[in-house]
Amino acid sequence: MVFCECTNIRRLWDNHLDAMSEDFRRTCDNSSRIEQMVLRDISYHLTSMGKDIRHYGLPEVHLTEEERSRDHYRELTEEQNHGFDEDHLKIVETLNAEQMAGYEEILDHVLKNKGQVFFVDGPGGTGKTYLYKTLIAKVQSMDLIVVAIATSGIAASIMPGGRTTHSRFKIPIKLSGNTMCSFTK
Ligand SMILES: Nc1ncnc2c1ncn2[C@@H]1O[C@H](COP(=O)(O)OP(=O)(O)OP(=O)(O)O)[C@@H](O)[C@H]1O
Repeated sequence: MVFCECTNIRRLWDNHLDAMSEDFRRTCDNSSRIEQMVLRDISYHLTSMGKDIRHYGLPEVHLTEEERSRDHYRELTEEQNHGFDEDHLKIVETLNAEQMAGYEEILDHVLKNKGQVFFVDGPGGTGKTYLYKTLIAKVQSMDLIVVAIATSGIAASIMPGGRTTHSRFKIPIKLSGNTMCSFTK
C-alpha cells in the first residue's frame, strides 16, 4: 500500500479481510468490531510510515479524537514509553577510562542542554555499544527522550529501543530534491 502502486486496494481488503481478522476473532465475535480492529491495525502501521488510512479508499475507521492526537504524537509517546533497564545504569561503574571520558563529556552536554555531535569510534568489540547502553539508560532515567537509531537493522537491534534511521525518521526510499522526512517535533 505504501511502496507499490496498488491499483485496487479495496479488492485487496475484500480478499484478505478474513485472514487479517484471524487474531482478532479469538477475542471478539462481533464482525463489525473485528473489521474496525483490522482497520485500526492497518491505520497504526500506515501512520508509522507517515501515511493516512483515509487516503486509501478503505472502509471508514472510527478513531476517537484522543486516538487521533495520540497517533499524531506517536513517535513522542513511543520514545517516552521505552523505559530503561536499571542494570544498564550500573554499567557506568565498569566503564574504562576512555569510555568514561566519552560518557562524561556527552552527559555534560545533555545536562547543560548544549547541542553537539559526537563521533564515537573504535575497532569492533571495544565497547561502543556498551557505552551507548549506559548513556541511553542514564538520559532516559532523567525523563529525557533518547532516539536510538542506526543505519542498519542489526546495529539498531542491539541498542535499547533502537530503530533504523529510515524507520524512525520515515526517510522515503526514493529520494528527490524536495523529499522530506516526517517526524513529530
Ligand atoms: N568496560 C567494559 N567492561 C566490561 N565489559 C565490557 C566493557 N566494554 C565493553 N565490554 C564488553 O565487550 C563486548 C563488546 O562490546 P560492544 O558490543 O559494546 O563493542 P562495540 O564496540 O559496540 O562492537 P561492534 O563495533 O562490533 O558493534 C561486550 O560483551 C561488552 O559487554
